[in-house]
Amino acid sequence: MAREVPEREQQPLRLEGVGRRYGRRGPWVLSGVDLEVAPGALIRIEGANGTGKSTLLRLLAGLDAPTVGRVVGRPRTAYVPERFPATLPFTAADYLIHLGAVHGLSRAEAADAADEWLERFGAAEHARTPMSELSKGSSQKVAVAQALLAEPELLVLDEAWTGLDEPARGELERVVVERTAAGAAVVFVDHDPRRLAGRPDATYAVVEGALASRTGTGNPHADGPHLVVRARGPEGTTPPAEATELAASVEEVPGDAHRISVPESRSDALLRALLGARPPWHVVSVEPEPERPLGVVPRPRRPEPIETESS
Ligand SMILES: Nc1ncnc2c1ncn2[C@@H]1O[C@H](COP(=O)(O)OP(=O)(O)OP(=O)(O)O)[C@@H](O)[C@H]1O
Repeated sequence: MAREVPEREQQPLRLEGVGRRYGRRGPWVLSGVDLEVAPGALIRIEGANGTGKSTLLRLLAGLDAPTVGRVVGRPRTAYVPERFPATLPFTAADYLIHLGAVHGLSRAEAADAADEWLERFGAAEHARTPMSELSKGSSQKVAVAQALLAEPELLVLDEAWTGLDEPARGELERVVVERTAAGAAVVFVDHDPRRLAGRPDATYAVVEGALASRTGTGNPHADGPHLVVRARGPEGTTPPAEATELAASVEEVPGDAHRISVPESRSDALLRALLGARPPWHVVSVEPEPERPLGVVPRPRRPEPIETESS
């Protein structure tokens, strides 16, 4: 299925000095963002809730325009949002055929591609189901299929795995690997640090409106900026297993709290594990780890409020 992206078509997409704010007086969600997305690159975007990841992805997908700065080069682009509008007056197959035609496929080619992608994602039996009657997961499979129909040169996935069942999640990871091997670029956001672990060519975090380059070692225990959490539990106990699994290192400081180093991307989950332990751990402080300098250093974060679920 993976079509090679011909050499002559390959264009990097570049964001140059891009800033975005909503409304004339709204706060800057992104500012001074420079990013190049080269053909064949797999790029992961991380960041806490509400930092601007979706805003960045919509700019990359061409669905939104920067307030300042510019976007240069526009490969054939497809986008999968986390929430797909499922109220369209079409069956799944008709919707995909219609979109295939928009992307320049003949009706027969679009019908074949629709069948193939629905089949690959385990949704073939829903081809004749009206979109409005699809479950969230099946609707998400159609969202993924619509993005893959025309074999995009740039695929932008904003938590596209959300709602997919396990086989479809695995299939989407395989498709990403196939597309990048064929020369297409893929940029994705996903809250699960294991998603495509070890595969991204680059990982960036949106921190205070800027894009911080992370080292992208592929090792989820080594990736990105780290925070130091100092936490104290009942005398003689070690931190709960859920917390130590998320940590890069755990050190007992005699007469003091435990010192836990954790990648920032997993710090909320770690704090939840500590505060949710029975009995709960007392979080003394949360600070950037000084020996891991960053392009952008996040401000020290207070342990509360804690997000209770990812968006
Ligand atoms: N269309 C919009 N109008 C006004 N404000 C918006 C709009 N879209 C996003 N924002 C604001 O921009 C900020 C960044 O939102 P965005 O959805 O890009 O963050 P995110 O990192 O993707 O968040 P999450 O991890 O929760 O999905 C938030 O404060 C959000 O309220």
